[in-house]
Amino acid sequence: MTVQIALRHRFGDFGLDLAFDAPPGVTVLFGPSGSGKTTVVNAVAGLLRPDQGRIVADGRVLLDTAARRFVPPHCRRIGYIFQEGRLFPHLNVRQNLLYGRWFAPRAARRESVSQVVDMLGIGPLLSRRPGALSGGEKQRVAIGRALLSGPDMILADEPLAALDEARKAEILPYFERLRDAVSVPILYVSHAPAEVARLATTVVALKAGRVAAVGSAAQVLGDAMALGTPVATSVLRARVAAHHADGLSELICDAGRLWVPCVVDVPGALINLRIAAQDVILSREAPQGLSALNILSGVIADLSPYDGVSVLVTLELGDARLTARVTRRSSVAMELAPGQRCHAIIKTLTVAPQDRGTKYVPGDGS
Ligand SMILES: Nc1ncnc2c1ncn2[C@@H]1O[C@H](COP(=O)(O)OP(=O)(O)OP(=O)(O)O)[C@@H](O)[C@H]1O
Repeated sequence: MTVQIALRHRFGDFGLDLAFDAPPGVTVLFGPSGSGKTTVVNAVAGLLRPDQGRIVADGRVLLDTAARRFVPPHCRRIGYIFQEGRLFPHLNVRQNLLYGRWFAPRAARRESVSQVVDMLGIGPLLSRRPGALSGGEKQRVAIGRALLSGPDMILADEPLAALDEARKAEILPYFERLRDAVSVPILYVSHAPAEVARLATTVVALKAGRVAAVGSAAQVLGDAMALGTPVATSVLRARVAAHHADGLSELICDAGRLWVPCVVDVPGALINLRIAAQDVILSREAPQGLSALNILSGVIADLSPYDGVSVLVTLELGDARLTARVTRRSSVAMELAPGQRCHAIIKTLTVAPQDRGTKYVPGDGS
């Protein structure tokens, strides 16, 4: 199941002109405020009639302006997950879950209610009303309701934005399960690199109404040129090479060898490593005698001002990119410049497997 999206629309000075495919898995629409993410979501949902466009979900044409075809929102078979759960307050959790299902054609009822309840761990909540649920619980029910409506696509518009960090951490694994368990494409709007790194099968980065970059989180987050600004998080794709008796797993990535506390994935599995820019230290000389295990060498591709006191330095490491945050003072003292070779000492790595069937294991590579 894939959704093909091509849109053109003008709002005064702002022009949207883009095309991309959302295959099964999570396609994250990523971009700064005003880049057009909500306009895309509204057009896909049928809440906006674009000047020109064509949207096809699993062979079903939802919009084709050339053929004057416009399927109204309630007939599009799209499951929504909004920032705030938007559950019906007068219905209990079970009734909220079943609400979408009543309208789903029998053939589209792929998951059973009990499968969804199990996947989301909401069995104990079924008789409660939304007023008696936490923000995180409401969001789990909203995921279930969207899924049970038998959708051809799920739209999640910044679904974690209204939650605090602890709630975000509680909900993210459920989105991972959703991604890994169902074949329905999920279009997920976010401007949080940590969510992108953890959830995205594909990232579509938008800039001023156009697609600036498409690819894996590792490719797109490291592409400061396309994004117009580097992101203070990098993703390295690595393969599990071996597990060692001292409790460390050995990983191989484009840039070299890395070590993390033992991961559950079998040798050969591909995993994503998320590295915050503030957890990377740079050295012009090859560092020696450090306790840090993870040191990679690369060439500076880009230096961009970040905030008043620091700059983001992006290193090219083979096909991969790694961004470090250093103070402007250090950058001047070290005479950092594009083209120079540098060594990156990685203080902390987070393991965020992307592939289906793998589990999330937090780790610290120091
Ligand atoms: N109904 C409207 N009328 C006029 N201009 C609009 C309308 N809706 C959006 N725009 C403009 O279109 C541009 C894209 O807006 P959009 O909401 O899609 O961006 P966004 O990437 O979702 O931003 P944010 O992350 O802040 O939600 C902005 O310049 C916005 O001002």
